[in-house]
Amino acid sequence: MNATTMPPLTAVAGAATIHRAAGAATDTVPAEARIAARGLGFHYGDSQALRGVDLDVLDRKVTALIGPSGCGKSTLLRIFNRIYSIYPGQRASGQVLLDGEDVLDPRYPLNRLRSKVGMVFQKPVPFPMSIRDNIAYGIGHYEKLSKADMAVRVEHALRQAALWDEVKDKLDKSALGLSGGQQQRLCIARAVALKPQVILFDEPTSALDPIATGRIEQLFAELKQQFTILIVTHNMQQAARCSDYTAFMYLGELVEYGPTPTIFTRPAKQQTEDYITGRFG
Ligand SMILES: Nc1ncnc2c1ncn2[C@@H]1O[C@H](COP(=O)(O)OP(=O)(O)OP(=O)(O)O)[C@@H](O)[C@H]1O
Repeated sequence: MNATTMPPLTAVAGAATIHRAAGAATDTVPAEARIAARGLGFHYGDSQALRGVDLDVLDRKVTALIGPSGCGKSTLLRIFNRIYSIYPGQRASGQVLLDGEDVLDPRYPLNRLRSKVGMVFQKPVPFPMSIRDNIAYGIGHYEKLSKADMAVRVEHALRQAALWDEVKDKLDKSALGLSGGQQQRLCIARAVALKPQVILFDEPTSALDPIATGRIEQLFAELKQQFTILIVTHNMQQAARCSDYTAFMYLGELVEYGPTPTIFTRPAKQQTEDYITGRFG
């Protein structure tokens, strides 16, 4: 992202700076940025997958990451909750600021990060346990709730994921008996149940049929009232339909970032235009 392609801060009411982590870069992060990448790079062993990525993911908006296969979308997403750190040889450089703190700093507790930044994967991966326990299990890692409070939390999460009506009479049945679309909404319920600030979605509908896809797309509009959403998608129509901001990536760099209507109708960069008009990728 560069100065010409960033959303103009002056257009955002109340733009201000927030305190930065010790040693953070000296540029400013708009107050509306829930999470901000600064100078992000990433290596898989000797191979560099990302370089110099700056991105402000704005609070309670849906931001889509688009770009041709292999451009680094999933890599970027996976940095935001440090999931790469479990794999030897994978390393990130630069900063990811959440509430002014650098979550890539090894001193930033992973447990805290995971409670603030949730993730939903391409393929729904329910735990082999009941629908209720799929949600309660994660909560139990972070909070000690009474049985009654847990029941309220589970119901609320299932309602937020638009799944409650379909499962309320079978909460003790195995989650593996749900359809693919229901399983994905269960994974969304599992993420929202932890009350994170940010939810990362890595191609969340690519394994689903159009009806199940439509239901999840509708959910984004509701979830963004409460959560900041970052979604990797191959589907440009999906990015255009669901997101407020779009970032276009190419060969490990962030080429252009801005309001979705601008990116899709008046992109500033030729590469962006070529991609969205189907000339490459
Ligand atoms: N585990 C890995 N080990 C080595 N290189 C990897 C690994 N995962 C991804 N890469 C490489 O990093 C680069 C970025 O991959 P990434 O999966 O982030 O791209 P992407 O834009 O999400 O692609 P796609 O749209 O196909 O999922 C690619 O060149 C890819 O080959």
